[in-house]
Amino acid sequence: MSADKPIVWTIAGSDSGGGAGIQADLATMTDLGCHACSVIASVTAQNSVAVNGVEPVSEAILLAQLDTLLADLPPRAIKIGLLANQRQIHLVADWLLTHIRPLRTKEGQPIPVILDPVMVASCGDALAAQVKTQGEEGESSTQPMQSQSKQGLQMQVQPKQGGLDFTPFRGVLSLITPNLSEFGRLLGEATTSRDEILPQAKMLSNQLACHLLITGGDKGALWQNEWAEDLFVCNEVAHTSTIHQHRGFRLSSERVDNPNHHGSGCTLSSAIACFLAQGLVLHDAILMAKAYVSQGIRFARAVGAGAGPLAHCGWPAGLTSLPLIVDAQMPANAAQPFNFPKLQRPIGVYPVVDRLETLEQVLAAGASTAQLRIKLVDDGRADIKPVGAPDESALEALIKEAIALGRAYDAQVFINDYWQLALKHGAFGIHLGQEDLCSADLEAIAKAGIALGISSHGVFEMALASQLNPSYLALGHIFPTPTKSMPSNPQGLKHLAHMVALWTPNCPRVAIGGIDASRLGQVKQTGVEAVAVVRAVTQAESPGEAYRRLASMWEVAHGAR
Ligand SMILES: Cc1ncc(COP(=O)(O)OP(=O)(O)O)c(N)n1
Ligand SMILES: Cc1nc(C(=O)O)sc1CCOP(=O)(O)O
Ligand SMILES: [Mg+2]
Repeated sequence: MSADKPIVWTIAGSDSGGGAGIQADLATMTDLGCHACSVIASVTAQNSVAVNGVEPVSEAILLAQLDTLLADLPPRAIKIGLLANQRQIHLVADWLLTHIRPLRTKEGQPIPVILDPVMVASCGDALAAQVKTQGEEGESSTQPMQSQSKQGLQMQVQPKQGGLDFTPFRGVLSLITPNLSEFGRLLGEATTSRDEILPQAKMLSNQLACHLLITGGDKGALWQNEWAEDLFVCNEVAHTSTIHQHRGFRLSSERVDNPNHHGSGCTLSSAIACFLAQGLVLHDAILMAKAYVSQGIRFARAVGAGAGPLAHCGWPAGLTSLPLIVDAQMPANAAQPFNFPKLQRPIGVYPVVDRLETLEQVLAAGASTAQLRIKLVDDGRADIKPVGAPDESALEALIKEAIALGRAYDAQVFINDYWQLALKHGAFGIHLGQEDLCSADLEAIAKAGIALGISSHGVFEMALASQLNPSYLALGHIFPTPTKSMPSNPQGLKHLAHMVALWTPNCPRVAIGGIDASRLGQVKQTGVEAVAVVRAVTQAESPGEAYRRLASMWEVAHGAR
């Protein structure tokens, strides 16, 4: 196996029409740089307009596929799609609980398992047994089903009354991705209003002990119009900022107007599995997978008489917008349209320092932009060495002085964290982390005409931060760094390049974390507009000299082609 091609499994049904199911999963996984393995649970006789038969494979061959793959091609992530009946659900769930739940990735994490609870094809025909359509007794899964047209099909399944029950998967699932109508079926009741979905979603997420993404792509409710709204409920997501680990979000995206979207649910869930396999955190994997599906629908073409399959165009790039992300407790239009000042000069190399003396040295060496980042820990170097409570007046004096230095050198000096003091003394700019955003008075900062820089760790936080129209977006941490203890994993150059290519905000992006002279060139090649450095300047014998050297290296390094 090639080290950079993680193995991803799909356990699903074959779509003879080539648009959904196993075929969509394999195309997605290969397209996203994974090695795709398939466990075929059923064979469907399907084209773009109808499902004319579904036949589950035997228990023996279902288990043999799983055992055989595990012996040689262990998964880095698993996607589960169509399981044809309750018996298959029990078999696969038991097998995963026994064989996959004990496994860990090399980073010590459980193997992500994504369940897309498919029951009905996009043409409206039932795929799974026991999923009843109007006027149908809903049975023998081994018999070819009667073809049904889309019109007039009304699902009546109630899990506790003969519908599919996915609770056997409890304990092995990471994420379940029903669309709105599947969500209703899982609950055994029709989804009612937009507001009632959040408590219902939390309930299902608790029942199955996994994160939940309800997709709104199927226009299954009144509030799903030209914007498709997904609901993401999570609990304890590893390696993301603590503030986002236990939350619900609504993700709204402009609907791509193309009737050719066959297999979009399969593609979304397999893309999430691939992005997780490539080391993205769940929030980022979901956002990237949504971008992949939007791109796929945008370029999809009809093949037969019905809806055509999604196009597979590689890692998403060149998007014109990112989904609007809103806390699920807030009204849909809660994101505040602030307008922080644009920077007057390019950032280039951005020294982040903890002493006034160093600040003055880098400004004197020509830095256009610098940051005073005081952390009240006694590391023996900082200007303030607190014993017990922070010394408020010393802190205020330092911040005042830093602002004055910025003015004296006509530089863009940002104050980290202490936004009240920065506001009080008229700083050029303030830098805030994702956690700080909840407590800071952004309206007052914007009104005062103070520039704002915001930290982000991954695509999800980048999208969230960009909604505030900041003056710059920091993308961290790119490489391991001892300077700060981080909940997130390093992004690495590859993910940085993907993030930069995904979409261009209307402010500069600054890469931070573990960057020094030896890495400057590679970072610039990703296309990011600027770099921030702490140790590369603060630990140099001459911070001014170190800044000058980095700045001239940055100047001559090649950017993205
Ligand atoms: C340019 C830049 N990027 C990121 C940070 C980190 O800010 P934050 O997340 O608030 O963490 P602390 O710096 O407060 O530890 C930054 N300061 N500057
Ligand atoms: C302060 C800070 N913020 C980060 C982020 O990712 O938000 S990484 C970081 C430390 C960067 O230090 P160095 O250049 O010494 O590696
Ligand atoms: Mg901070």
